Amino acid sequence: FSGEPKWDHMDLTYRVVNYSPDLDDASIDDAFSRAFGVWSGVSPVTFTNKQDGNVDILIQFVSRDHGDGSPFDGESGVLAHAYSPGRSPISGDAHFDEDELWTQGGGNGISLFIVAAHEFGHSLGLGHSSTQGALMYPTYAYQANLQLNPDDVAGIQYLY
Ligand SMILES: COc1ccc(S(=O)(=O)[C@H](CC(=O)O)C(F)F)cc1
Ligand SMILES: [Zn+2]
Repeated sequence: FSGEPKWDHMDLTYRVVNYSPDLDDASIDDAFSRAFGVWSGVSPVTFTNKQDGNVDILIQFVSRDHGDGSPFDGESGVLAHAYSPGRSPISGDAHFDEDELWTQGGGNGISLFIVAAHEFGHSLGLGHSSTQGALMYPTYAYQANLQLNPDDVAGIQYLY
């Protein structure tokens, strides 16, 4: 992202606006919490779930046109998207395509944890990596035990 937008505070807050019927709410909360943990584990950034008031990162499951000028495309294709840091209301927000089958990994469907970890990289200001196998590489690939690539770590530590 041009201009390397980053947050001007490290204690970030988030809220899950709605839940997918594909998984139970607790599993969804857990997937997001672990996805945030991927980044907080290698940077000074913290993430706190906040049920009311303004938050930095709003998380939604939406399909097709959902009011941000970037409609989703049905099953497969674009799986999710997230907005880089900034002062606008949509900055940092992450949208997940409800037309995907969100799973806890393995089998068919898309791992919510892996996609969320990638999207939250964007929410923090990371762009895409050219390193195959990096979490921030532009294409989805399931891995049973998510390992950040040195390029991912270099990227987040460069920003924060
Ligand atoms: C590893 O995590 C992801 C990889 C690819 C995607 S994506 O195929 O939905 C990608 C969106 C993105 O890079 O966030 C595409 F441009 F649509 C989402 C998460
Ligand atoms: Zn991406």
